[in-house]
Amino acid sequence: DFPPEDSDYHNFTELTEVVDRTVAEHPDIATKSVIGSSYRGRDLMAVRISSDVKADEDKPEVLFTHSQHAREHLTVEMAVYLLDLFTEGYGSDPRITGLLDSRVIWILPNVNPDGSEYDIATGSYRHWRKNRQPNPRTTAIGTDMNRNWDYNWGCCRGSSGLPSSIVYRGSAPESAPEVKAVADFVRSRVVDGEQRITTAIDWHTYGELILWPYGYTYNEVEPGMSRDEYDTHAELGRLMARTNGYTPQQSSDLYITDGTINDWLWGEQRIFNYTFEMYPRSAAGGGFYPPASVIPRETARNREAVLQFLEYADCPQRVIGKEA
Ligand SMILES: NS(=O)(=O)N[C@@H](CCC(=O)O)C(=O)O
Ligand SMILES: [Zn+2]
Repeated sequence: DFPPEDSDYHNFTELTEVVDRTVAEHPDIATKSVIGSSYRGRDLMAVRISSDVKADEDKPEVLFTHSQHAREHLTVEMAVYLLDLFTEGYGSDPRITGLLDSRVIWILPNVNPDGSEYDIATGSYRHWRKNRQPNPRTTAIGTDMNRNWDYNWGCCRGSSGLPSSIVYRGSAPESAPEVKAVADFVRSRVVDGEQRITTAIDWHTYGELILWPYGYTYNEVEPGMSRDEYDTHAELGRLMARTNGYTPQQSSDLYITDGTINDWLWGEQRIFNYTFEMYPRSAAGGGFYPPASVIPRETARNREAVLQFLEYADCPQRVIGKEA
């Protein structure tokens, strides 16, 4: 479990309890499904929040994924914050009510539960990043989920082929069961040939950044990314950054990555999407393990960015004055 001074962080059992309680208390707008299992058999949960809890009307859908990287525990607290924001806001906050009436929100609060639990299993942090899937012919454990997505996988020296590396891309795209389960879930949202999910945020720590694709290249315009599509990503990223003080930039401005969720969500699924690197800005702020005392401030810090993001979900290009 977390060290005593960090007990406000949710371990996987506590997260599951929060999800189950939230859904039980708001059956009119929230449902939970299990979209797969981690390597060691933990549930990969998806919470659907919308006012049309029964029907499956053709509304824009927004995806939030959390905790691809095990040690980035503040991202699970961000999921807990969003669950509360939306369920408590419906019916009391007109802005949130309007969003839940016109959109579907999916929150996947922990897509790497084995890694998260391994990181805290001894009561002191292990700085673990990957999943806990063994690799053949070596004792080195784990795949970096955020290098295992099936778009330009391993293309560009943005990952490693060495199982011992913390950026090990896996043996093949989607070789990580957790990545395959989430990718299958996203593909399942293609209804009558149309991907219902229009926008997504993948939550990470740290660095206080808002990142958009592509990560595999320094180029802005590439096959599959037109000038308008790039400008839409950049302008919406800058808009959100003005609300939370994060630094907006293309993923590759940080460093070249390949096989990331960002590149796959856009390159394969045409979903406008971002990586949010949360607090702190630097190691001095606590690195991957900021004190639990920052949780309320650093989750609420993203409230306005998330609400504006949801407001553009029906037509992200509106942010550059264009229709789709
Ligand atoms: N959260 S993190 O691992 O420090 N940074 C992310 C950045 C993701 C990206 O550049 O798309 C990563 O390297 O996967
Ligand atoms: Zn990360």
